This record gives sequence, structure tokens and C-alpha cells, in this order.
Amino acid sequence: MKNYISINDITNLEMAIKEALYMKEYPYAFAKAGKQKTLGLLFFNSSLRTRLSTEKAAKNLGMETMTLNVNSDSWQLEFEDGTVMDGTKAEHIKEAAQVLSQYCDVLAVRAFPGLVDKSQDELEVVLSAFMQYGSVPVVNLESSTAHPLQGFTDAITIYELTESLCAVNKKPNVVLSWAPHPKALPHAVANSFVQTMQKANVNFTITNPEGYDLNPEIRGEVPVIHNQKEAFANADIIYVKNWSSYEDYGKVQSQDSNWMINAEKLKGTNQAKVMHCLPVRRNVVIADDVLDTESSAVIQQAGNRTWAAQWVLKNILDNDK
Ligand SMILES: NCCC[C@H](NC(=O)CCC(=O)O)C(=O)O
Ligand SMILES: NC(=O)OP(=O)(O)O
Repeated sequence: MKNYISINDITNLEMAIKEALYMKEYPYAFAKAGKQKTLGLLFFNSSLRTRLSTEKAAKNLGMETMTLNVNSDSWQLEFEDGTVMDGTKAEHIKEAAQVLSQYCDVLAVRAFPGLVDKSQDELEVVLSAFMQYGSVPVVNLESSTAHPLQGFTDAITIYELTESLCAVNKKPNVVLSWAPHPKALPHAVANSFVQTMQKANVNFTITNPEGYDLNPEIRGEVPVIHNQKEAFANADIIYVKNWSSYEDYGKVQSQDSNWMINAEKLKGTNQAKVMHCLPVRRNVVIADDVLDTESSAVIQQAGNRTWAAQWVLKNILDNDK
């Protein structure tokens, strides 16, 4: 693997899941794979899990890590070509990416969308610039439209949670549900989850209110049911996430609390496990009576971030030998 930008960079998802689970069992099996290599982590936005699980993954492989919170610790970066830099931005990505490529063997970047201009966000300006001007592999730590480390993590977690179904040749029923949130949130997590489930051996549906359908190019043939109760019938896995409207781009059209996930809603399911990428706002997105019970898989899921990142870094290191 040269770069890890989208879940489609994993050619064989099932094999990748099994290899990542091997790393979970034997974290130091490849402790020399990244010897004398440095991972640079660049954050344009906040993070808890992505930052620490990716650092941990790199260290398990013997890599050194350097983390930069770009907006608070470094110079503001300009991404536009040919611009007169007489404003607040002191450094151009053309220099920054080349300089960082001399310090780091792999660059991992988090840059959320502005959620104002759909076509601008879909250009993935920040990630693309690091790939264009830098000279080392790039890992997506959540960009405008994708969070592929989360998507891979979710596939690993669903594999673990549904092993007993798969053992009797039953495909798990997986539902992605929109839930309310006070802020306008990106589509990246939902997009990568949809793309991942399309590659996984599951029955998959999406449920969201009218006006919240995800990008049709990503959704493809996945059925969308606008009635949450109907969608949850016989679900084995309920993946919860808020996203802002895609059609009315970046807008919060509804904060309908009836879409919050609570214990009552799990009654018509196959004792569904509830997943969320975190951070989650309790009693807005998911109720305490789910998060504090056996129904919740969010801690296991967050733990698996390390193994997803470790698998990705190992594959990039192997390719770069
Ligand atoms: N990396 C995981 C999710 C990050 C982001 N959530 C957030 O910004 C939540 C912030 C808040 O709850 O205020 C998102 O939805 O893409
Ligand atoms: N799930 C996830 O990406 O978490 P952070 O935003 O804390 O990294």
C-alpha cells in the first residue's frame, strides 16, 4: 500500500481484518518493521482516539512519532496556488510538505471540511496537497469526506461481534442510523462506514430522516429507510452517527430527539450491539441506558483503532522497503 486515503486502498478486507486481529493478539510481532522510521502526525482539528491510537500503533512497530497541532502550534498554512500571502497565513504548503517529507517517512493528516462549499470540500485540498508536494506516503486521519481508519476499525469490530453468526453462515444485519446533534457535523465517518459495509459480508441498510440522505455516489444501491423503527427490526448491529445535510449542504435541518438511540429502541432488534466512533454526546445521540450497558460496543470499537492503524502502517512500511 502506497498511501491510505480511502477504505478502497485495502484490496482484501477480510484478510486485512484477520491480520489486524493477529496484531491485536501479538502487538509486538512486527516490533522491528518501523525501526529508524518516523511517523509525522499533523492535526488541523481536535482528536483523542486517532492521535493516541495511531501513535501507539506506530510505536508497536518500532517507529518514532512526531505530532504537530497545525492550527495552534505551527504557522497557518496557505493551500491556494499563486496567492499573494499578505494575510494571516505565513507558510505555503509547497514548502511545508517538502520540509516535513525530509523529517518524516510517513505523514498522517487530519483536516475536517468547512461544510460551506460542497465542491470545495470534495476536492480534499489538504490531503491532495500533501500528496502532491510531499514525497512520502500519506495516511488519512479523517479528511473532508472520509475517515478510513475508522471504517477499517468498524469492520474489525463487526467481525468480532458477529463471529457466532458468521460461523453458521448467517450474514449480520447492520444498520447505520442518523441521530440528532446540536452542531453541523461532517459526512466522513458515515461515508467510510457505508463504503466499508459495501465491501463486507453483511446485510446493510441506512436509516435517516428525509433531507439527510448521504452522497448518492457513495451510497450506491444501499437501501435507505426513513422510518428508524422499521430499519431496526432484526438488526444485529446499529451504528449511530450524526451528519449534517448533504443535499442542503452542511445545514442542521433537524435536531429531532425522537431519533436518539435508547434502550427502548433496541427491543425489536436481535439484541443489537450499538456502535459509535466517539466522541458521543450522551443523552443527545445515544442515551445512558445504552452506553452504560452490555448493548454498547463503543469501548471495544475505540480499542480496535490501534490495530487498524497498525495494519495500515505496517503495509505502508512493507511497500516502502
Ligand atoms: N473523529 C470522530 C468524529 C469527529 C467529528 N465529530 C465531532 O466533531 C463532534 C464534536 C462535538 O460533539 O462537538 C465528526 O463527526 O466527524
Ligand atoms: N473516532 C475518532 O476519530 O475519534 P477522535 O476524533 O477523538 O480522533
